Amino acid sequence: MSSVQIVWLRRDLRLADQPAFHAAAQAGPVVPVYVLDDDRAGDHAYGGASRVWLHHSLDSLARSLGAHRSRIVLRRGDARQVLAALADQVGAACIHAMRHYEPWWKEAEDELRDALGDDCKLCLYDGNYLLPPGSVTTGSGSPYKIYTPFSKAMLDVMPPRDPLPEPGTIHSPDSWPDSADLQDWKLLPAKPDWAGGISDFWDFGEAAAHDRLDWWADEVADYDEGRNLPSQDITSRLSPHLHWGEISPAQVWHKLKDKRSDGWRTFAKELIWRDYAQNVIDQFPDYPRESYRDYDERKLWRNPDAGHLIDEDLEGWQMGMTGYPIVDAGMRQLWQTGWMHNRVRMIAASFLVKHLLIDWRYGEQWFWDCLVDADYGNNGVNWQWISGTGVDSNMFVRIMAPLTQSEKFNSADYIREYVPELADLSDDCIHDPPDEKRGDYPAKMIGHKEARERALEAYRAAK
Ligand SMILES: Cc1cc2nc3c(=O)[nH]c(=O)nc-3n(C[C@H](O)[C@H](O)[C@H](O)COP(=O)(O)OP(=O)(O)OC[C@H]3O[C@@H](n4cnc5c(N)ncnc54)[C@H](O)[C@@H]3O)c2cc1C
Repeated sequence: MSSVQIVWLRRDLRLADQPAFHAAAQAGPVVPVYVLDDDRAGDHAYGGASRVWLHHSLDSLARSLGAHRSRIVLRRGDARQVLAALADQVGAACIHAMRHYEPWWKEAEDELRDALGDDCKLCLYDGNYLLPPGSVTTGSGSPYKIYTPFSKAMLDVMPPRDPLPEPGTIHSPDSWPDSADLQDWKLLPAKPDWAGGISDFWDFGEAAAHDRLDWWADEVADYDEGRNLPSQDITSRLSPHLHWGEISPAQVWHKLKDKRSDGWRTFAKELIWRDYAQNVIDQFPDYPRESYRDYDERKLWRNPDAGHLIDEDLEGWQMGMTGYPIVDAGMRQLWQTGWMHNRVRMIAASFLVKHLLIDWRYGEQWFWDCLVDADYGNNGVNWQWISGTGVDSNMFVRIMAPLTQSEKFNSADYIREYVPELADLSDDCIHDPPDEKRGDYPAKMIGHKEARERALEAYRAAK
């Protein structure tokens, strides 16, 4: 019998188009393992919503493996130590894993390679992105820093390779190593159980991801116009499935590529944004933690460190109590469902950094904790884009007007859904309710004109 193969799973929780699984299944009996390594990522250890998704996704993958008479071994601790010890225990010839670009995973891969003895090697595979980050380069061979030329270069070499099928047979080892019990990891909240909204809003796992993609194939034609309308369900909502690797971008691309619509063409560019973000963190590993541009940030942000009392403003934003209905609807959608519509993410993020002049990193951390699709690359790149501090970003002086945006993108029904205090207001006044119609809903934290002037003044001082 050929020797045991370990598949080290991370954000690649699928069986089809999973090159690490594919290679392992062809080489010998397979031990799939997931290691919960909370310390390694530091301030980017999985947040609350991510842990809920992870629980359900692991549970779903375990059931799929069960149908192949296989299992998933769960272990907790330092990934390098756990995997090296497991390789020793089962006599593995190879640990197969998909490549990941978060700096702590790149470091873990290097450490693991060094820790493995001569009898076991680490084999890394690409496939969580359309193309391996860093592989599309400028004429001079450097990685791209700016999205638009990156996107053009990507489109020139698309489509991605054909997706791989699910392994037909997955042989088991003679005996299974011990596994932790998923329930004992307590990834789901208990007291209080705040995750009900997430479970109601989502179906988890590989099969659910493909169901959503099947649905999306009939809707994508409307994406070009519909993607900015929060009241309507005209975006794919594939982001957590892609983030957790329940579906690959190549599978998505090949399913949709023959749709000859503006909707598909625009959607393809959004998938490329996802690749772009990985290219950015591959070049600048601390990008989600450090501003790229050289502002005097002490003069830009109203930080607690700089002696300002911003806690109440930050909490009001987090809880959806800013007095701006579109911002509050978004922040409450995030809290309830673990997801927020992209247009509203932009408006809510801009409100934090420009209207409240709060450092983007507070927003990045809140989203990190609350999003089911919280992604080191996508979250950091988008926050820096909005805050005007990034390598490729919106200029700081472009300040989004939340009330105008709300009206322009017909957000009335979205506000009614997530801000029930305002549900009875007419389309005319729901975007900016007059004082006498607000009832228990709070007054605006700060007027738009005043906020705009304050932000421009801070920018002039900081640049
Ligand atoms: C402040 C801020 C923070 C964000 N944080 C995250 C995050 O942590 N994780 C995340 O996946 N996305 C993030 N986004 C990007 C975007 O909002 C979400 O990807 C999108 O809303 C997910 O919904 P969807 O699947 O319906 O997207 P669709 O509009 O259907 O797009 C399809 C896919 O393309 C990718 N995509 C779309 N827009 C972007 C984008 N701007 N940047 C990178 N990839 C994109 C996603 O994988 C998405 O699933 C953030 C945006 C902002 C403004």
